[in-house]
Amino acid sequence: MQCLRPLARRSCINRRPRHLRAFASAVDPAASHSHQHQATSNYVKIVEVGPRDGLQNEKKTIPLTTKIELIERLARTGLTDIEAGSFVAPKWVPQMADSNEILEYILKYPPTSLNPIAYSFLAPNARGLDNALSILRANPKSYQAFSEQSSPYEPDESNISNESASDSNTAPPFVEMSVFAAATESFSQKNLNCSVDKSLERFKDVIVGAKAMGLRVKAYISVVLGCPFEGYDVDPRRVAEIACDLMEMGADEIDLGDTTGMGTAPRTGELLRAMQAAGIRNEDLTMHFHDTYGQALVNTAVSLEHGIRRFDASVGGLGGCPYSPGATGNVSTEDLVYFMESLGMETGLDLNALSDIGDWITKEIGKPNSSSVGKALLGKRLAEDMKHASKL
Ligand SMILES: CC(C)(COP(=O)([O-])OP(=O)([O-])OC[C@H]1O[C@@H](n2cnc3c(N)ncnc32)[C@H](O)[C@@H]1OP(=O)([O-])[O-])[C@@H](O)C(=O)NCCC(=O)NCCSC(=O)C[C@@](C)(O)CC(=O)[O-]
Repeated sequence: MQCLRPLARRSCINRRPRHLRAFASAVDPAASHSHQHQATSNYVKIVEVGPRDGLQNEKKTIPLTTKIELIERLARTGLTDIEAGSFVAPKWVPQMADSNEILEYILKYPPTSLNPIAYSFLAPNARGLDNALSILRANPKSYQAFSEQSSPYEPDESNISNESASDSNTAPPFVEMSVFAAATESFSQKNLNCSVDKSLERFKDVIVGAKAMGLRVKAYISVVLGCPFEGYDVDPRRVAEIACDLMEMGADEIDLGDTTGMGTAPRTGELLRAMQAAGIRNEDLTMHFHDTYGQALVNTAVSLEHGIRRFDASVGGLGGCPYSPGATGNVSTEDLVYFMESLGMETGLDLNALSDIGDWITKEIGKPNSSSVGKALLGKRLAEDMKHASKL
């Protein structure tokens, strides 16, 4: 099936193509952790989903102040996209019940950042969108509407700040809404209490309503590479069909969720080819890998080779999904940044700062730090400090 694009949708056709010329030019990741680097066309956008996907599954209530501190710390690492909360039913996901306060806080006290940041929030239905919009309406000048000129969304090196850390961004934040469909009926029933078709009907209202307010909309599709209830055989053509439906409703981006981490390299390739065959462009795609089976970076490499330049990750490898038993967190932001930099790709992110944040937040919520790179860098720094101290 071909994806019929609404005429009104902005087109990326005129934008400069991004080519993966990176695998050739390996760099020392440790040398490029600072924000002060030269921009190149090897830019990869990393979207931090820790404050939402990373925390939503925690059983113990995490104080609002901790969630806000996490967002504020992340905002200072060079990120341009942070998923900050979720306007879902609190009885379904209690941990996200304070998302209204998080959005209010971000609007009233925009976190200090080097770049303009887009903060995204999930909304499963019109009720969730209305809750978010009522906060935006009460704070009309405190966020930016989406426009091609002013947005930080496209993977583009011009979004990487070359400023020094003291020159912080003063523009108001962008706000973005996300809907989340499923690739299988069983997961849709568990996650949204309705069929895939019914969920798409509801998302249409969310997408149209959000866009009427000038908000950009991302559309997740979960369990694209394996469902906890239906197994490995998720039909990539069905995923592509749902993606086309969502884009035709006006979604600006499709985020393919390997919710269970069951994805493998060959099936990731097959999925991306199915998306391509359906007319979905790489520029419209984000990959969202959970690392339950340790395949997230392998699948990331396959996606990079296919031409994808936008990836989700969570600091410290936080996360899981309440409706995907056994699923562990997203690929950690630290591991993803290190991996990208080892391939010569630019992320614009401060890996040392991210490693500190991963260490801090996992301690705060009493979870082990799941980032191999984060732990390695912290260990290396500790060893260097001890060596230095012994010389004094
Ligand atoms: C969709 C519903 C609401 C349907 O849930 P439902 O129970 O069928 O809905 P309902 O319309 O019958 O409402 C039930 C109650 O919830 C209230 N309600 C209804 N909607 C809202 C709302 N938006 N905000 C606040 N309250 C709401 C509503 O008012 C009512 O309250 P009551 O009268 O019982 O007191 C529910 O199933 C839900 O909230 N599901 C969300 C589940 C979720 O958040 N899952 C995790 C996010 S998805 C994910 O993590 C995957 C992803 C994105 O990361 C990608 C990947 O890894 O694959």
